[in-house]
Amino acid sequence: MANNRIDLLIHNIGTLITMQGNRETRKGSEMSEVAAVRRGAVAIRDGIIAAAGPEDEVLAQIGGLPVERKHDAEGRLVTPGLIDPHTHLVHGGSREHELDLKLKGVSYLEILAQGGGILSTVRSTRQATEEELYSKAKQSLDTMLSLGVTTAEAKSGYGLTLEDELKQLRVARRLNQEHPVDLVSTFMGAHMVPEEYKGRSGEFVRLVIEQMLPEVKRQGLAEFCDVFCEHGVFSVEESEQILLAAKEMGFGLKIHADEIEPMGGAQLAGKLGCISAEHLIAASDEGLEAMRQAGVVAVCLPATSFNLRLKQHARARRMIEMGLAVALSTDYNPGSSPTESLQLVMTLGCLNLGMTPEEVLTAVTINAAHAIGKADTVGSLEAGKQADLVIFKADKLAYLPYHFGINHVHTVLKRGNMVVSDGTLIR
Ligand SMILES: N=CN[C@@H](CCC(=O)O)C(=O)O
Ligand SMILES: [Zn+2]
Repeated sequence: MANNRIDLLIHNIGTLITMQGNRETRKGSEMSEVAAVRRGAVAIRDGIIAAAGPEDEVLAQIGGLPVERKHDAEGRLVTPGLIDPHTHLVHGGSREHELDLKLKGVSYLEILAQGGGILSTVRSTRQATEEELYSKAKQSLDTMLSLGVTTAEAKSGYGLTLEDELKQLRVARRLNQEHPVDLVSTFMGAHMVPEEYKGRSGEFVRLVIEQMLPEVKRQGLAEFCDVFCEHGVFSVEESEQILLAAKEMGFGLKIHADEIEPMGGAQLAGKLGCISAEHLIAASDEGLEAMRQAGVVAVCLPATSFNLRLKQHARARRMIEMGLAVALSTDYNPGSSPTESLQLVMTLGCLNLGMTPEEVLTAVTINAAHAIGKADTVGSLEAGKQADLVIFKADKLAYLPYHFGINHVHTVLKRGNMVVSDGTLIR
């Protein structure tokens, strides 16, 4: 070891899941390889992992270096910090009034066509001040952190004017600076055609391409661009136009694809080389094959299909059999998925998508990190990466998805700092 001390040694870990190994996305059967060790330890210096693995090996690696602080994990389960790669974190208002409509059988797209759904959140977001958006999103981010999430993606897309989109993105930037959770920003001006452009989607697409994308780029407010490619929202052609323009400006690409109707969004993701495609509930085998060939991460959102009461769920088993890399996410938003709980998503990944606990953990750690372009710094516990980890009140991985609807988190470390202790956020 080159440096002369260890700041923190987490020892007496019952099961340590490191996700060490493959530096690429975990595809197909590799999703079961989680690199679990019994009686592990993690040594941390300057917020970075110095060593992680079996306790005796870690102690041998750190040799006689002075250890400033030790933390006894008391035999608990430790995993990399969870990563939520798809959220609509910053928004105004809530939509509990839609529950009644939903119970009466009105579908998500029908509510949207009637001017509700996303459009109702657009109205609330436009009305909200930046400060109001900040404090609401901060509360959600606190909830995510207390549930074990240490990195998340956050999309705009409820402003739909240049100023309101910038307002959402500025809130995400400020949260990234001030909150322990790292945020990766995505511009999603093409989330919906706003009411004032009804029937003039071509003009709105031009506004997104000619004014919004360049300004977001100029201000450095987002790394990725996303489009909602769906019946009654943006067509495959419009989505391609927007994403191609974004690619030319240097944005990474994401797409909400084949969520409800099989539109060919997955094929488009493959064709354009998107970093990820999201939802995919109705994606065809051809679409999935195009994604596989282009190395697009499939981000499945089982809380959304659950909450929309869909009969169909994303075909994660098929994706894994085909050799795709699958990630899981909350899709946290006020309409289709009003939950911050990635732990609930892990349960739904098992029960509704048929994934194993190992596949599910891969999907919310290393593959989720790849889906947002951050796998070089987070997503696994290995020397050189950020010391982001969760100590769970459990001793086996399967216990997390099995005992559902509660928070299993005991302790969270972010860049080596304890940010949740005994289940409580440290302020
Ligand atoms: N499907 C499009 N966008 C979000 C839902 C947004 C909303 O309903 O407010 C999603 O990913 O599910
Ligand atoms: Zn979404």
